Amino acid sequence: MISLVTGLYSYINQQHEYCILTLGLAASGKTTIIEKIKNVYTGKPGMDPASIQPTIGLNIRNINIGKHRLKFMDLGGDDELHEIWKSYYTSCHGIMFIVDTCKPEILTKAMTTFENLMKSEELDGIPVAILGNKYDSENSLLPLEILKENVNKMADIVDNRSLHVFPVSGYTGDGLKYATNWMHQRMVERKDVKPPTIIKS
Ligand SMILES: Nc1nc2c(ncn2[C@@H]2O[C@H](COP(=O)(O)OP(=O)(O)OP(=O)(O)O)[C@@H](O)[C@H]2O)c(=O)[nH]1
Ligand SMILES: [Mg+2]
Repeated sequence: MISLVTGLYSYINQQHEYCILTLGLAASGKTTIIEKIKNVYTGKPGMDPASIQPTIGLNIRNINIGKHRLKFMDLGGDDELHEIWKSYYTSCHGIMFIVDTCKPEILTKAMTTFENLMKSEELDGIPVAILGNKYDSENSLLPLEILKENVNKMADIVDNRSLHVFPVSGYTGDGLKYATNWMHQRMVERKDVKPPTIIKS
């Protein structure tokens, strides 16, 4: 009887953890976005964007939504760090790929990086949210339609996965809840293919 109660207790308290890998070129705004997402969901202030340094290792931020935990893994976007990204492919349930809309001159590089990412077998079928960032800025020179056109050119590589392009701002938080909710829903829909990690408390 005691073991039944204990089992029920741990079942009720268990959480399902989904891991979102946050990738993109250096200075596209990954860390700023994750800090803002945390703020949007918890109400707690994130790091001041002015104090955020380029990421060298790995930042992890967890957000609880009901019985689910979204684990954001934020990696550095510097070219030399792209090799490290691969170590996290097998454990992730979704990808947020950030594009800097203030730098249209590096869109081709961003898209090539994205294309290479999509060719990785470990990421087959994984839902992808492409976040066009910095739409708050007057220097944002990459219209959403152009970003979408560039993504659509890769239809054959992207294949039959769930993919959506979102306009966002890591400063104001615009679009971030919408994008995160979309990702959450897609990962849960896919739980039979890629099950969440069960965390017992
Ligand atoms: N205007 C504007 N600037 C932003 C926004 N998000 C980030 N930035 C700025 O962009 C720069 C890079 O931001 P980070 O969050 O460090 O970028 P990152 O992608 O994590 O960079 P790495 O860790 O080097 O890969 C900083 O100066 C940020 O303040 C945004 O939404 N709007
Ligand atoms: Mg960073």
